[in-house]
Amino acid sequence: MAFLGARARCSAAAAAKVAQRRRLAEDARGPPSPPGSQRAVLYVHWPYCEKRCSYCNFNKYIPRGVDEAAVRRCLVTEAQTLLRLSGVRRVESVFFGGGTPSLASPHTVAAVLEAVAQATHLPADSEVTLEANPTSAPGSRLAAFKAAGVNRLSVGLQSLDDTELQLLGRTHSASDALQTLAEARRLFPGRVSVDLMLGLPAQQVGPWLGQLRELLRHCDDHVSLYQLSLERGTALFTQVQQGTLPAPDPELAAEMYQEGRAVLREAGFRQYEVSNFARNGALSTHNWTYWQCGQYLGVGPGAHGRFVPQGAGSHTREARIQTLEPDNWMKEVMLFGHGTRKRVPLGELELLEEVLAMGLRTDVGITHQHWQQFEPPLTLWDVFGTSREVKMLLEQGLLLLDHRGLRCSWEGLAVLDSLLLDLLSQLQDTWWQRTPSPGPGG
Ligand SMILES: C[S@@+](CC[C@H](N)C(=O)[O-])C[C@H]1O[C@@H](n2cnc3c(N)ncnc32)[C@H](O)[C@@H]1O
Ligand SMILES: C[S@@+](CC[C@H](N)C(=O)[O-])C[C@H]1O[C@@H](n2cnc3c(N)ncnc32)[C@H](O)[C@@H]1O
Ligand code: SF4
Repeated sequence: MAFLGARARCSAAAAAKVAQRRRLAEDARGPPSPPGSQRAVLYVHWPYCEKRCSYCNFNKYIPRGVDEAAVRRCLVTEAQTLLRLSGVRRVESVFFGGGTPSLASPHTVAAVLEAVAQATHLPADSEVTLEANPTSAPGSRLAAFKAAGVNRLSVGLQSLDDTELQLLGRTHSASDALQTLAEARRLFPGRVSVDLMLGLPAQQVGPWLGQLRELLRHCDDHVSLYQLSLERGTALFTQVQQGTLPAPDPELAAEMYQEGRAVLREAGFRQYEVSNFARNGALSTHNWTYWQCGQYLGVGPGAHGRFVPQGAGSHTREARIQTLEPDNWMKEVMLFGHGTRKRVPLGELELLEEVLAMGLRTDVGITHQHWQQFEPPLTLWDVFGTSREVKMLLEQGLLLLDHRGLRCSWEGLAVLDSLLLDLLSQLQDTWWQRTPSPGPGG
């Protein structure tokens, strides 16, 4: 059975993977500036956690002690530097992720927001999200984050089964999670998201659907479903390899996902992206920007960004990654004003690959207008209109190509990863046929 693939990952990481897929020499002029180059969203990475969860390989550290004032100064400095470098005039959302940003002090969150508002226009209604891990006493801290300027919470609930939470190495119980969720909804009505994982070792479809139904009795207007991705180097990976835990069953995970999305649909949620569901219009602006290939700045250890460094006179969008390890990152920020470790200019084809791979994750897909904003020499019809493979996908009802643009059907969205292989290679083939490559000797 065709399956979900790497859907569990955040979209910033997905974009980095698409860019890595190909590093080809391109037209020396580079691509034109992408749309909205004076607008961006900003991601801030808080790299510390209380404890290592058994499944997680995100960039996080369990510190003995954190000099928070020093980290705060560095986050502020780096945000100022990158805003200056990007020439961005308007920041449409700020996302504090991690790690566990709810362990940072509200003062740190306020300081970063203040720096952003001073350096650029941060509209009063901009989405400001903080990821919050459930705790047994969520009240006053969440209120302090609200006072600091946060107006959306993403609660990492993961499971409503205490045995599963233990397996995942979480520090909270299901009842802590529900209490945190209730408190979050009281403080941020209509603006609370929850992350629920699926496809855990030994997890069965029926009980998992029971959890989802229970969650629906408590949740707000946004739910993210993440299929467990078993990551090398994590405790869970080792346990599965040593046979002390059964390997997650991809067939069961596919069933959970299919049934789960149907349950959410019945409950009035729109599946606006492969892993994300919203009702009452509660879509995440920040993540939507990733899927639309808008510009984003990444501040903090290991944060990713995608922007045109216009302030430095450039016209080419770059993929940027900050130094991973927090102490090294801080040293670099103190020396240079930022801890950017890697900068990769994105060629025109690479950018279009991202537009395709990210856009198809959403229910609206890629409209002709959206595609044209990236000023490609080829229309969506040029690229996909005559392909035999695409015709088959259209006939199978997995894909739609019409006056609106290119998008997945409900069925197609569930198997996007398997469709993308064909679509990306179709884009590459058409590209190289139409655009003379600057081979040896020109
Ligand atoms: C990187 S965590 C940061 C938020 C917060 N520290 C927490 O744990 O809730 C963001 C989300 O990524 C998801 N996640 C992390 N590792 C994952 C994995 N290996 N497979 C699937 N989802 C994962 C979890 O659902 C988590 O809520
Ligand atoms: C997996 S997503 C979960 C989002 C949540 N479900 C929501 O709707 O708001 C968030 C995680 O992705 C990662 N992430 C997001 N944007 C990032 C960026 N620009 N650079 C690095 N990591 C990023 C962070 O680890 C963050 O905790
Ligand atoms: S899942 Fe969240 S809390 Fe757990 S280690 Fe990863 S970042 Fe930290």
